Amino acid sequence: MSLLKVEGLSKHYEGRDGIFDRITGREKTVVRAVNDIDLTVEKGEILGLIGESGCGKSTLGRAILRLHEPTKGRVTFDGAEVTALDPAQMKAMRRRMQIIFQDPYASLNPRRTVAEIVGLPLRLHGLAKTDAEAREKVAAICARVGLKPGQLDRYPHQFSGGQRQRIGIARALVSHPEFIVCDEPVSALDVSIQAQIIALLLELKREMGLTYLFISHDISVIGYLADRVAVMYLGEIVEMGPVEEVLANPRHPYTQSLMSAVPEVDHAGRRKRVRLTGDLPSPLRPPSGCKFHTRCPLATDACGKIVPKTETVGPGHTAACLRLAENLSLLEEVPA
Ligand SMILES: Nc1ncnc2c1ncn2[C@@H]1O[C@H](COP(=O)(O)OP(=O)(O)OP(=O)(O)O)[C@@H](O)[C@H]1O
Repeated sequence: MSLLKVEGLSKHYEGRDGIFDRITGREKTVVRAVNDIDLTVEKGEILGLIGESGCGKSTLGRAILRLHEPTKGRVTFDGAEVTALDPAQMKAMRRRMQIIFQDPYASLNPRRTVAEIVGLPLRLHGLAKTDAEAREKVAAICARVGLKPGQLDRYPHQFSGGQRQRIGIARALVSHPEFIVCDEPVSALDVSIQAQIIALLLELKREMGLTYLFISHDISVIGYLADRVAVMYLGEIVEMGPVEEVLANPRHPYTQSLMSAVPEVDHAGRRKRVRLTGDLPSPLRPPSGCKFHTRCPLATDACGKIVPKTETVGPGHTAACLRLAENLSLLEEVPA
C-alpha cells in the first residue's frame, strides 16, 4: 500500500474577478489550477514535482494537505481518507503531514521568537506536557537543523535566508511527521546555500524515515534528489516515472523542452535548445484537446481536439501525448 494516494484531485479557484462577476451577474470565472491528478508516493520515497511557474505545483501540494480544500477527488494517507476527515481528525492528521514553504521569511511570524515559532506545533498537538519539555524538544530539533542554542530567543529578521529556512524545517519536523510537502524550499536561496539545505533535507529524511513530495522548477535539483518525478503542465501531470528513466528518455515534448534547457557538461555534443513559443496559457481558459498543443513544436490538428490519455511507456513510466507511438524527440544532439 502506498503511503500517499491521490485520486482525481482537482482544485479550482473562483476567478480573481469573482466579485465583479457576482455584481454583474456574469457567469463565474474559474481558475482550473489543478485538474484530475492521480499519483502515489511510497514510504521513504522522494517524488519530485516539476513544471514552470504557475502550472499548479503549489496548489497541488496544498490541496493534498487540505491547506486549500480540494474541489474534487480523494487523498488517502496511510490507509485513512484525508479528504473525508472531520476537523478534529484532520487536526490530528496535520501532525503527520507537514509543509516546508519556499519563502521562509513570509511564512515565519515576525513577532515570534524562534522558540515560539518552532514550539507552536507542539502546543497545537499537545506534544509537550510542560514548558520545559517543549523547550527541550525545540532545542533538540533546532540543534539538529544547525541553529545554535543562543539563537532560540531571536526573531526571524535577525537571520539570513538559509537560517530562516532551517527554522522553517525545524517547525515542520518538531511534531515528528511522516510526510512533508517541500514547496520549492531552496528556490529563494543563494546557490551556495541551496546545496547545504538540500543536504540537510536528505539527512533528515534518512534519520527520521520521512517521505517527501518535493516541488521544484529546477530539473537539476529534482534529478539530484528525487526517486521519481511527475512533470506538470497547466494543472495536469503529463509525464511521470523513475527519475533516471524520465531524464534519460523523456517522452513528452514538454518534458523534452524542460530537459533541453539543462546544460550538459560531460557531453561531446550539445542539445538543441527547444524554445517554447508563448507563455503558459491561463488556467482561466485552458486550451482544448491537449493543453500543451498551443506551444508544442510537434502539435498536429488532432492535438487541439483530442485529450490524450495517460499511457504506460516503460516500467512505472507514463506519459500523455497523442504522438507517443511515433517516438519523436525534440532532443536531437547537435555537433559541438
Ligand atoms: N487563491 C487563488 N485564487 C485564484 N487563483 C489562484 C490562487 N492560487 C493560485 N491561483 C492560480 O492557480 C494557478 C496555479 O498556481 P500555483 O501557485 O499552484 O502554481 P505554481 O506552479 O506553484 O507556481 P509558482 O512556482 O510560481 O508558485 C495560477 O494560475 C495561479 O494564478
